[in-house]
Amino acid sequence: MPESSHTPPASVTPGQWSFTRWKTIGQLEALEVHHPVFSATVFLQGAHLTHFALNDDTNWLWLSDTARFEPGRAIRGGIPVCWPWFGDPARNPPEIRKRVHTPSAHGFARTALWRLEDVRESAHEVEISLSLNANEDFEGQWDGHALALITFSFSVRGCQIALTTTNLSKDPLALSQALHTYLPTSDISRTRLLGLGHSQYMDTLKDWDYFEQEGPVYFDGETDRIYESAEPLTLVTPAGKRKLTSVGSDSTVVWNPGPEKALRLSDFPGTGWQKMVCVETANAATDYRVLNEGQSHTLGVVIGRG
Ligand SMILES: O=P(O)(O)OC[C@H]1O[C@H](O)[C@H](O)[C@@H](O)[C@@H]1O
Repeated sequence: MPESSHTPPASVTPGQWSFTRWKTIGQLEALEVHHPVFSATVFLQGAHLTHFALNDDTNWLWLSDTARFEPGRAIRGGIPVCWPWFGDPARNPPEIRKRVHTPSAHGFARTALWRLEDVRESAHEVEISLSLNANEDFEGQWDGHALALITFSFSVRGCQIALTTTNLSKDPLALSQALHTYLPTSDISRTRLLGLGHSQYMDTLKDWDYFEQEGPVYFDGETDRIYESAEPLTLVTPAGKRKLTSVGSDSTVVWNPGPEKALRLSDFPGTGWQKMVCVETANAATDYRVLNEGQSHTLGVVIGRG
């Protein structure tokens, strides 16, 4: 594992923070933000956001009741960062597959310790940046050298996440990735996702064949699809609407495990599938990206009120 610091750099000593503080949750270090208008929790492991809420509201993100906060274990819920590959390595294009030396899904970023780069606070906004230097420390899992920098911006408008990857090696770097957002609902059968009408999708549960979406996406059991779309999306649940707007992405993964897969998932309650859906801002399937030496790409999402 790479060396990563639990202590903030001098420029961001805790004394300078008004709204942000360190907290140990389970066995992991996190930054908790308690701003007069909003609150948020970001773990150093995985640069994992598990909580964002305006102060008159509940968590905008779904977090499993049985989530475990342990080194090397992905947290179930919130927004796992899938990087530098998305999903099963075997389902990635050859340029990505040839770099990966593990069957593990979704890359190593979600279980790696990120480094805190900056905390910026103002009366209206809190910004937290973390980085992961994916160098030879990860060579057992992956060949490459890249820097990931993620910035969370929290405000009354919602939360904005920008994940920038820079290729630090001489060779072209192919990567797939996702901001794997878990969103809550009180009832998945009364939940729909708008904005994907007329787009093509690959249904991973139907031999990865292509289909065309007609109208909203409804959920009536296991759903696992990669949509070829970059349109803004609105999730409508019995409690209200949430809007997701992406940048640097031409693919969206929509996932709900349904009742059977729910029982096989780690840290996932048996009935949890009725209360969540993942809408993942991605560079997945044919939307993978190739970066030349020194080149950067930013994948981002803004999550706001509908
Ligand atoms: O259990 P995990 O490795 O966190 O993966 C959870 C899910 O992530 C994605 O959404 C994939 O499309 C699913 O096939 C997978 O089951």
